[in-house]
Amino acid sequence: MNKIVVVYKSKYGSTKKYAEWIAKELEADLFESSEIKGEKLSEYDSIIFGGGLYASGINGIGIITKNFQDLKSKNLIIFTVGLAATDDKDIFKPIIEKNLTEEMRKEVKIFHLRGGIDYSKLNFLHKSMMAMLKRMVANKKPEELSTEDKMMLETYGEKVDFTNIEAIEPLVSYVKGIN
Ligand SMILES: Cc1cc2nc3c(=O)[nH]c(=O)nc-3n(C[C@H](O)[C@H](O)[C@H](O)COP(=O)(O)O)c2cc1C
Repeated sequence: MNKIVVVYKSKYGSTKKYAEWIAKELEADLFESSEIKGEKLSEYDSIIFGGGLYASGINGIGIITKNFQDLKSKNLIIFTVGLAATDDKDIFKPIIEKNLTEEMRKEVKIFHLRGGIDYSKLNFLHKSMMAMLKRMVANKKPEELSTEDKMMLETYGEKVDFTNIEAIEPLVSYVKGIN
């Protein structure tokens, strides 16, 4: 039987929640990224990695990029979890280019899931980053605001949660289809 593993890195819990839902649905092993070494990943046929988006970076993606040469013959699936709406695929093009090499982009299947934010729980660094981002966005002309900018302004200082178990379906179907 094919072996599937879900590895995740989550700061405030959204990615963890998705990783748990996905692992349960696929009867896969589940690890927080610090609990598993790159070499151990080679024991699996399908490797699913999930990381939250922070200033367009995929949190924890290093475990895949560093071990990519040993893992590229596997089924590699990455899911990102961010605040941005996932229906606008253009938002994710620069994120993919920033986080994955050209070779990786060819080998990896990517999904985007929507997380949430609770400003009262953010650490000092993240609170400062969001305050800085808000100041930058607030200085833009209304017609220059992107969907992401508007989203950030609307939710600034609030608690929002877009996590939704139904959103895992495309990823789960894809993995079931290849296993
Ligand atoms: C400092 C900071 C930067 C963020 N940058 C982005 C971003 O670039 N794109 C995005 O869609 N969401 C962004 N977010 C929202 C997070 O991706 C979102 O809160 C996600 O649910 C985090 O997942 P986690 O709690 O599992 O780490 C950011 C949040 C913080 C606090």
